[in-house]
Amino acid sequence: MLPRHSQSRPASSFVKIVEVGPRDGLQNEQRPISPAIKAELINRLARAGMRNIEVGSFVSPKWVPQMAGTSEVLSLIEPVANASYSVLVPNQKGLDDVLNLLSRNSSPPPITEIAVFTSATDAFSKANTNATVAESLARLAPVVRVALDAGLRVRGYVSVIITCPYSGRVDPRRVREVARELLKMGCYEVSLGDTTGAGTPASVRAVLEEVTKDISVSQLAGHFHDTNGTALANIKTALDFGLRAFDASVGGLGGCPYSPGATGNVATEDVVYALMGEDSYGDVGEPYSDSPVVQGPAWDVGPVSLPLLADTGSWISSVLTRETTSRAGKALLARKERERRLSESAQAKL
Ligand SMILES: CC(C)(COP(=O)([O-])OP(=O)([O-])OC[C@H]1O[C@@H](n2cnc3c(N)ncnc32)[C@H](O)[C@@H]1OP(=O)([O-])[O-])[C@@H](O)C(=O)NCCC(=O)NCCSC(=O)C[C@@](C)(O)CC(=O)[O-]
Repeated sequence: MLPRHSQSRPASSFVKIVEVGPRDGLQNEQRPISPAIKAELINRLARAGMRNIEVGSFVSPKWVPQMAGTSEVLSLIEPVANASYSVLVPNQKGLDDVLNLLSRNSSPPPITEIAVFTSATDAFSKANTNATVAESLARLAPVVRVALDAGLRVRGYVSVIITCPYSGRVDPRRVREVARELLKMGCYEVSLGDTTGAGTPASVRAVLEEVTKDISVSQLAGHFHDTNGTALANIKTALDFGLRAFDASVGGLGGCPYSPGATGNVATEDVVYALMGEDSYGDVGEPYSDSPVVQGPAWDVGPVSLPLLADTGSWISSVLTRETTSRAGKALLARKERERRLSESAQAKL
């Protein structure tokens, strides 16, 4: 059955969601997580319909020990058609490791894209990569060139677009300058990272007003951590601005090791629900008849199944011995449980 609003959607309503849970979501976990669990997470996300997944990083294991087994994770991925799998790379060594794996004759990993990252402040850049912003840009330029020559797509990140945990409030002009440098190098898109999750609709609007002075919204993505519960409001602000790409992390996993106190990314399930409403429930029950929902046309987020995503968020959270922080995930699982009980009691009455 077609989702209720699919026929009335304008063609421009597609919103790309980049699932960053396996990388951004897990990199800060203190206990080692096995490559098999990480690969299982990635495979479940792909089966749930996520078509852009950042699966790990080739960074120094001394800096981020949790990402050390990424090459083994890659060997366990069961690639899904039309899915793009990417990895984070900080320098030439990281790219060389990726290219070595890709040049293998037997079963090269399904990587089609890398992501490079820098920051809007020197203080954060030094803490995260042992280099100032200028040094990191100089380091990344040849990396991007070699990756593009090898046929990989390259995405860029600018961290701390609102507030830096080390140097405070960030000047939006700096965000624009750094994003422009990444695009000049050849990144097809720059993801603007509210690393600390300090952003509000007003501060996000201020950054976007500045950044879009000379960068097209089609080259920008939003990456909002949900530390203060404002991530969805920030996504709405960015959507109104014309951005159509957002990063999210299943179950709301994550946090950056160099942004103390910041919580995970906005939960993927919450973004899917916010963009699609009850259309995203699929076969999990009919809309509540006592609350007629008046909806405008939903956004198109691709072939995503919210029920499968919610199961995935709940599964990985239980592996990490915690609860999912996704509100939509919890609500949907509660709804499923209610449907199950109703059907059991209906069966019992027969
Ligand atoms: C950039 C470096 C490497 C500089 O770190 P460094 O210590 O200056 O590097 P180095 O070149 O001096 O090398 C030191 C050691 O690391 C090794 N090394 C060097 N490079 C690699 C590599 N690629 N892979 C594996 N090993 C590597 C290298 O071989 C050497 O090993 P040793 O000789 O001592 O045994 C380091 O600072 C680093 O890896 N930083 C990454 C930190 C990180 O991953 N942070 C989290 C991701 S960013 C983020 O989460 C924000 C984002 C993207 O989500 C958006 C947002 O929310 O804002």
